[in-house]
Amino acid sequence: MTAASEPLLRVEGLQVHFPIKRGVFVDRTVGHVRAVDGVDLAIDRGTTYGLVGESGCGKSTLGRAVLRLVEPTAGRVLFDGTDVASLGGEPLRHMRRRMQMVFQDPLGSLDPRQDVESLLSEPLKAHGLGGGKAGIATRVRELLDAVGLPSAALRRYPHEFSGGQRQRIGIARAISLEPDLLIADEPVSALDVSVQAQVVNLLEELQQRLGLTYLVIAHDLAVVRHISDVVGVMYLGSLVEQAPADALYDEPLHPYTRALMSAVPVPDPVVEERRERILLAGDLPSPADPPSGCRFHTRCPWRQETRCDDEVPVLRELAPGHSAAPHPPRHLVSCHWAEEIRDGVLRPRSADEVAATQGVSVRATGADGAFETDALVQGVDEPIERR
Ligand SMILES: Nc1ncnc2c1ncn2[C@@H]1O[C@H](COP(=O)(O)OP(=O)(O)OP(=O)(O)O)[C@@H](O)[C@H]1O
Repeated sequence: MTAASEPLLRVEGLQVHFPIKRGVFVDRTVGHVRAVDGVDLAIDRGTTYGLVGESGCGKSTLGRAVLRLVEPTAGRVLFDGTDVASLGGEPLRHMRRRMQMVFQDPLGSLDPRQDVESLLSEPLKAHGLGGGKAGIATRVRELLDAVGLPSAALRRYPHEFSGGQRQRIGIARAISLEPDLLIADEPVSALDVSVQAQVVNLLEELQQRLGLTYLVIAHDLAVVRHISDVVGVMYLGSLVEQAPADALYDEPLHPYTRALMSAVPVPDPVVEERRERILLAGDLPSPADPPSGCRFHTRCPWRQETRCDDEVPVLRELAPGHSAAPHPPRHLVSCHWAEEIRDGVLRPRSADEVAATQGVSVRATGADGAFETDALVQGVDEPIERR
């Protein structure tokens, strides 16, 4: 495999466990939150990997571990072929320049006391880029232009902008050091629906123009489908399904993915009328004490005793049924019964039945309700075209 065809980012067996401390005088570790618990993924250059899942399933922690903002407990992050953990000092600084983050809330990530000129020139100065005062001023204007803001914005402060404009400033800052990889953590979820599409379009335009690679973390399935080449679905720290975006949305294989998809309203009223909702029983279990076997078994309508309770399913391709590497992107799923569910051989139990066996109540899909109201799909203001 040539260097160019090698994925820009490879994550191998990544685990991030946070210690749970107790004690007044002596810190005792009484357990661990398994925020990320064995994730493999790869992102090709110039493509977008969308990571979806309920709040608390470990998406942000994974993004932070890639940037080495948190130290992995186990596993490797290979960026452009280099193990990120092996770097220190100047090489680490250089690598960090090549990976940048776009945050959900630009107001929280932009210093309110700095005007836009200073916000955009600061990273250039810190890295000795831009070639002196005049060079930096030119580069700052180019950055503003690239994100569609007028040069009049230079003297203004973050609070003087709308949410969408602030996100444009955040994006300008993220691309200022000419990175290769952008990790965008919920980049549009804090924005009005009417401006979400504009920011998504800007990200796509910049990707094409600058050859950027994206890891987009989001709970909005319409945004993820629109922007992603490959989508990974996370549940309790692990990937339960991964596939090229169209394949995943056309035929979700994992019961959890099916439940997430079934919660998205369809714009066609006739289809919407017939849409079958898969309700899940109970809340997301604690990542400090995840269920045995398949982690989804406590909520799964297709659970089969006792295999699902005892045996951890591997992320695999459907028949011939062997485990597979995550690259090149294929449709992978971690469910013992994916073929039987796909072929309708196994019938789902109702959420009430699942709840009765677990002694819990029935919840709408997406514990935070995030998957229930998807205004973009409903076509409000500026709908994102579905592929
Ligand atoms: N620094 C930390 N110390 C202890 N636990 C943490 C820390 N950061 C995250 N967690 C826990 O790890 C789990 C995964 O959190 P994470 O923020 O990665 O999930 P997420 O899917 O991104 O959710 P959200 O969309 O709400 O941010 C959660 O249970 C969270 O409480």
